[in-house]
Amino acid sequence: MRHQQLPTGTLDWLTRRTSRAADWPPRALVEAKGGTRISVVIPAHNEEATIGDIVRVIRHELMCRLRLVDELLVVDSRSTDATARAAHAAGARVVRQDDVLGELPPADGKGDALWKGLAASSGDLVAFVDGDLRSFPPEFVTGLLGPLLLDQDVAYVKGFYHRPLTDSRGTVPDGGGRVTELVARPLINLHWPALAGFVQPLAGEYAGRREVLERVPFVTGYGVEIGLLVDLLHGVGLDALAQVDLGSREHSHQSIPELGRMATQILLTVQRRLAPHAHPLAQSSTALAQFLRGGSGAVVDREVVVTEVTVTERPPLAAVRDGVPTDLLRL
Ligand SMILES: O=c1ccn([C@@H]2O[C@H](COP(=O)(O)OP(=O)(O)O[C@H]3O[C@H](CO)[C@@H](O)[C@H](O)[C@H]3O)[C@@H](O)[C@H]2O)c(=O)[nH]1
Ligand SMILES: O=C(O)[C@H](O)COP(=O)(O)O
Repeated sequence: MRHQQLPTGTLDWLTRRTSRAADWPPRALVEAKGGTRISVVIPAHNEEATIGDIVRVIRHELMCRLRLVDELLVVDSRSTDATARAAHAAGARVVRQDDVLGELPPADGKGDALWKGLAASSGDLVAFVDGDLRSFPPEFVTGLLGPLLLDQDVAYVKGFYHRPLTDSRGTVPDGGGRVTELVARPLINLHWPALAGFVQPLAGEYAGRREVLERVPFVTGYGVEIGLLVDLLHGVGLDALAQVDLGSREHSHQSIPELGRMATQILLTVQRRLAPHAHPLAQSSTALAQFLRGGSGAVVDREVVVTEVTVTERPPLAAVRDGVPTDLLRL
């Protein structure tokens, strides 16, 4: 393995299109908003413990006080707990995933909930945030809206953050995002290196222009984030994509088997975009960009480590040792 720099194009994009939530003061956003209508959509499956607080923060800070957000929609994704009641009591409009476009055959999962949320909302800009976040600051929404309101060339903004992993043994500061680090990031670096500058490619917090979001497919399950990134790279180009540092994010963690299923959905989403015909912007790359805590912070507040990951293969030992022709070897 050899350490090298980020590719020039990725570094240029990172420099141009990375900002911090604090770079977008709420007053500037309200001024820039004009007649732009803004929706926040939250997909929620059994999130009664957290959904109320998230809705309250958005409602009080961003709807009532600032008048930045016009619509707050919670998509109840087949919850069996009091999610819908808690969201409604806190001031959100609540729709049931299966009631929206109910004439269509039902589909499962988070991506379907987001797509239904897009269908049931009306804002020109739509921000999605997860419903399982703890300590939800309004900057999670204002940060995402900043680049869209103040730069007409930006079509889609992804959040990023530090991701602590908390379990019964305590907290590992950057232990979270396991599927991101072990599955999504390697795939992105291998097949779409133009996207390698995204610090959190699977972040559930992102915002986009409706006219763009309505023109891309939504994978119905957990493949939705990687599918959107890849399809938007093709559809609007890298320079229309941006990312914003939202600080730190704490959420409820899924078990390893659940994450295995999530990972499989992500792999399938990618596989479909690579085959049978290669995606027009797919490239072959063996460089992996990772973002670690620390570093100079000159461009992004992380240490960027780029590693060349090469895999070479020895021929079957029998072919070398015994001279057996390799085409006769069967496992
Ligand atoms: O069938 C479902 C499953 C989940 N959710 C909601 O979607 C959000 C994120 O789901 P969660 O299970 O908490 O995902 P994470 O384990 O946090 O997964 C991360 O990685 C996923 C894959 O990219 C992203 O979809 C997530 O947003 C991102 O937080 C939460 O509000 C869920 O309630 C639904 O609405 N319907
Ligand atoms: O985004 C991810 O990688 C998965 O949601 C797993 O996150 P976690 O490791 O923080 O649970």
